[in-house]
Amino acid sequence: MITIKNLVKTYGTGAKAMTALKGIDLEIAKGEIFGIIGHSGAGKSTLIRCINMLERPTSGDILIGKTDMTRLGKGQLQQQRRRIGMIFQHFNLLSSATVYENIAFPLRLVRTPKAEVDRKVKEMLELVGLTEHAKKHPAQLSGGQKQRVGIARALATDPDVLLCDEATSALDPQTTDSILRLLLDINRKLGLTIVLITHEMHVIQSICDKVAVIQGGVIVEEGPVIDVFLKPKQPVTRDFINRESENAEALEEAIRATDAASSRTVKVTFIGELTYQSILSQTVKETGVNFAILQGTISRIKETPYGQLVVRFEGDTADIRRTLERLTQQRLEVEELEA
Ligand SMILES: Nc1ncnc2c1ncn2[C@@H]1O[C@H](COP(=O)(O)OP(=O)(O)OP(=O)(O)O)[C@@H](O)[C@H]1O
Repeated sequence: MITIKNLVKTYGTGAKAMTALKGIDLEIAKGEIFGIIGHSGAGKSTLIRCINMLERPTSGDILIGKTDMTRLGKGQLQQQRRRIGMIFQHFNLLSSATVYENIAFPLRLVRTPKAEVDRKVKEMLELVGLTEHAKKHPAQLSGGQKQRVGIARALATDPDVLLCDEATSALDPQTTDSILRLLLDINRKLGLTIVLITHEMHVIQSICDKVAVIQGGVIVEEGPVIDVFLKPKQPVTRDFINRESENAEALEEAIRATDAASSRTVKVTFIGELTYQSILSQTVKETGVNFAILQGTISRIKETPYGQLVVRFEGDTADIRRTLERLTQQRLEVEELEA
């Protein structure tokens, strides 16, 4: 659906030149929710704005389907942009217009007949749950409702792709979750491809299928969220994940206190239906080792449940080895942690 090839973006020239994107390659499939995460200044906004040419790339290609956006003239570009909706952190609504008029705006721009505008706006109001609020102005709405207007406006022209530029960063956690649920719902109902940028791992974990981690204008890690989240390779990715789990320091201390002669500390990961099975207790019953749980999480990545326990096994060395082998045989992921 979207193919980004060797994308480079340099702002300014000469001594003031600043290269924000240093050769980005990405492949985003139709119907996928694709998240791009990075710290401030990593290049997220530049990247998402290059997808619809709000920012002109310095070099490289951006294909939406088979159309290379970088090679279009002004008229063609305007037409192609209708295939791409966008929502923003600060909503960017017209404050003097009603909710209805805000949603109608992109349709009026392309001279849609009045009856069709009315039909489409009502459909969009219903989709985002704002039918009752059609006559209000943005100032009379909560942040979450404003973003719903933003989503309705972005989808009014039936785009194939929705770009979300930090769409939940200005919202409280509860409202964030309701907007994320709405995006997921729309993705399913309409088969819409969604590309979002964020600095919050929670957003990625809740709704994305794939994630790319950007640092210094380079994609440093990429893949299905479940893989990247449970087995992060890069320090920056670990940093995003650990920030969500506040116990990282306490855990390090517990691992340091482990007596290496009679125990081993491992991270055990259960994915999918294994999460709710009693594999650990059955295994230690068979092998006769003791264990202490140093840290534990049971959560979901999109719809997939997972559990991650840091466990210290204590006992005879051979018995502990046997325990770890058995856990691996039962499809648990076992990673040894060292002090
Ligand atoms: N119009 C511009 N002119 C010059 N430099 C720019 C411009 N826009 C962005 N930059 C620089 O490009 C780099 C990437 O910025 P960008 O806004 O894409 O990062 P970001 O990851 O979205 O950060 P944030 O989360 O803070 O918005 C930064 O160093 C920034 O200062």
